[in-house]
Amino acid sequence: MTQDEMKKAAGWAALEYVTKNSIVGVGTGSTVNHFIDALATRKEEIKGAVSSSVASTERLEQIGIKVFDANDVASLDIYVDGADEINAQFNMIKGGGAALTREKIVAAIAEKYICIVDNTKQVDVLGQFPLPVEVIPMARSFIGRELVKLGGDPVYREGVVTDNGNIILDVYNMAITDPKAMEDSINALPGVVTVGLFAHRGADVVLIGTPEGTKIIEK
Ligand SMILES: O=C(CO)[C@H](O)[C@H](O)COP(=O)(O)O
Repeated sequence: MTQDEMKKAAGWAALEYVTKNSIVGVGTGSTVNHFIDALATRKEEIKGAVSSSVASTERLEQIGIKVFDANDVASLDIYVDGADEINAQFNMIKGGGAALTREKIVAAIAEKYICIVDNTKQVDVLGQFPLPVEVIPMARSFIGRELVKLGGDPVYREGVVTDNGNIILDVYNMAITDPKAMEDSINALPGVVTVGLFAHRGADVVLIGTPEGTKIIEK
């Protein structure tokens, strides 16, 4: 089974959590794109979606699913999104697709985060994948110096401007043994918009595409 086939299996398995007449929180990335394809088969039953990126909004609208502004909803039953890494405590690294800020907002609105991943995303310790940090452009050098003090090697993500007009620093060589503490440390830096550590708001259910089929793990 290829990695994309495992992503597809996880994405389609998430349909189980979609309820009638609901507004569904939708993340960003290639695994989520499979979920959006699956959601298309249920579009008459749901009210619509709240999206975490321009890319996902365009994809949802292309298949005829109404996209609501996050300000139009007080809560969401579920938020379905992928991850770049996820540990046994359901803490995640996200932001590989540069959508971490809006993803964190929509995840915060939702009751339940349904994480859809292939089995290559499971790790014991977060940090093999470079940690994305969304930064106000004027703070790029200052934040870079501060991230070095925290033990990382920050690299500017060339040519990328987020949906919010900011830049991304990817922090290499971090072994994040205390994700909540690291999330707090980086969040506290003036100029950081969002750090791609989802520890305070981790996943609630993980659907893992594997060669043997889709594994479901609930908190
Ligand atoms: O956080 C994200 C985007 O900002 C994505 O959910 C994450 O990068 C996983 O993407 P993919 O499903 O393509 O592997």
